[in-house]
Amino acid sequence: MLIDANGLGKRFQRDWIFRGLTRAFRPGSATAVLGPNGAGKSTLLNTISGQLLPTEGTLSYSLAGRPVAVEDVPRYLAYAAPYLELLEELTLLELLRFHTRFKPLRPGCTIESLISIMYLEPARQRLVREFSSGMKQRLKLGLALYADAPLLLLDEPTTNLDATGVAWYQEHVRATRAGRTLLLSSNVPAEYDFCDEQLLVTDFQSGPKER
Ligand SMILES: Nc1ncnc2c1ncn2[C@@H]1O[C@H](COP(=O)(O)OP(=O)(O)OP(=O)(O)O)[C@@H](O)[C@H]1O
Repeated sequence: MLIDANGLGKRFQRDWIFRGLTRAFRPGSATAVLGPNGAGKSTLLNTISGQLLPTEGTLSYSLAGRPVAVEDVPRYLAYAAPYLELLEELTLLELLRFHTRFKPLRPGCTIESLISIMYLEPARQRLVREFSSGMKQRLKLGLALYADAPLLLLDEPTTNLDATGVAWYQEHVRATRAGRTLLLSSNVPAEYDFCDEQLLVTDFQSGPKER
């Protein structure tokens, strides 16, 4: 998906979080959205996903040359973030069956192969509520990485992952990024070292912000 941001700005109450952002995010590109805590990385991802309205400027989306309306962006979006909750009252198998009804997996990937990719075979019939935080994070990432979605947004993707989990993420994000538009918010170089572009949110902030 091609995303064109033009003069994009977001303000909460009196505080501008970012302003004057003009940039194209192209299919096949991976952009690391960087900045210190509270800089506005998640706010930018939420704005680009269409979940937050920009205060000023425009965002336009297109897929294979055809415009996509902002209200249709969720159909093409896979998003993993610490603040996006899983349906914890379901078992893993129930959750995957439910989720993939409206967010299908990539061609060639099945629920069974995804369970195996996520190393969650022993947890197939367990309630997601009982998963460890690292298991939940592998599940969130697996659902996003292996979704059949041309726009992939990852917010702090290695949250709660141990060293093995980080290596797992690095392998699978590389295996699934081809052709997609990927934006990734991070403070951790191991999360974004494969990205070909960087966007420093603080480059789009003018005066001091009140917090
Ligand atoms: N819904 C909201 N209403 C008001 N202010 C908000 C809202 N959401 C975020 N903010 C403020 O916007 C600023 C940017 O927050 P954001 O979560 O985007 O930063 P971040 O760079 O992702 O931070 P972190 O690295 O800590 O996750 C913060 O000052 C935050 O308090």
